[in-house]
Amino acid sequence: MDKVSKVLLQARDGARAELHTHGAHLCSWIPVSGSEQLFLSKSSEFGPGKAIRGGVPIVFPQFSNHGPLPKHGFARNAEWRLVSSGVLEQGAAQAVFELQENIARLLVWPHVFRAELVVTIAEETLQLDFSVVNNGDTAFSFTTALHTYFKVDDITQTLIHGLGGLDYRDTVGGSRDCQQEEPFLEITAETDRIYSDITSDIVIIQPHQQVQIRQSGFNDAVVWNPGAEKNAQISDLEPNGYQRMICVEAATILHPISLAPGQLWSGTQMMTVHPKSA
Ligand SMILES: O=P(O)(O)OC[C@H]1O[C@H](O)[C@H](O)[C@@H](O)[C@@H]1O
Repeated sequence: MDKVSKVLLQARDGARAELHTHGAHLCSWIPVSGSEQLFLSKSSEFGPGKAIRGGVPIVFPQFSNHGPLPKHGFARNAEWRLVSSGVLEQGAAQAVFELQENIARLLVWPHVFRAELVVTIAEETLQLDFSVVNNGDTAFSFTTALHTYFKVDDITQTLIHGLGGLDYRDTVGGSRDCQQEEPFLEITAETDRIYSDITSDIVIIQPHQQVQIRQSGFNDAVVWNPGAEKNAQISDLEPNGYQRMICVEAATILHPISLAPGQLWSGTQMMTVHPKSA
């Protein structure tokens, strides 16, 4: 059986990443400047049917409970096929994974599709390209997210820039028509927001570095931090993990994507670390 479970990437310049074929799940990304950028819960479970807590879960074909499928769809719990992995001509490292329908998936989501995730790393940048093709003969629609867990040293010393002036849906309070007035978002309690119409970069600012996040193809962005109380209720999230993580997710939720037979959709989330020079 050709079953690979872990995929290690190393670019010519030394940037590194680690993925699992389970979920095509990126668990670790260490750019050339040398420090881990993704949060991975020490209490995470790794196994069939489980979603890994941290890294980059792929949410497809349903975001959260916005529909009849299990929460966040089936892609994060599925075994993906590794199509290729290695170093490209210019020195970047890249892995390509694919997921298609099978009998179990057709029973919950009766559509013929091919989803592809391309993970590329070089220097200080990670690029995630996610695409979906409708290979069937009827249209379907879906919602999706690259649910990236960024590692932070201390959430109280972290600011998020790039969301000022945007409308958002507040999942914690249940309110649909909110607007963020302040230019910088501070995480001081449980936060779970769906921002719409993302056109500028989102930047995670810490004293020692900034991470610039650029998305295209995805219309929305989710910012999630469970806070102390919710953290304690999530069994696979390590104690006080919320202090060391922030999810900034490239997503399309509020206006689902519809694909006619033969049609393709693609979206990208690209992250670049800017270490603070001394
Ligand atoms: O616990 P999970 O199923 O992995 O979901 C984790 C989180 O994902 C997203 O960020 C949603 O906006 C949150 O409402 C949800 O709690």
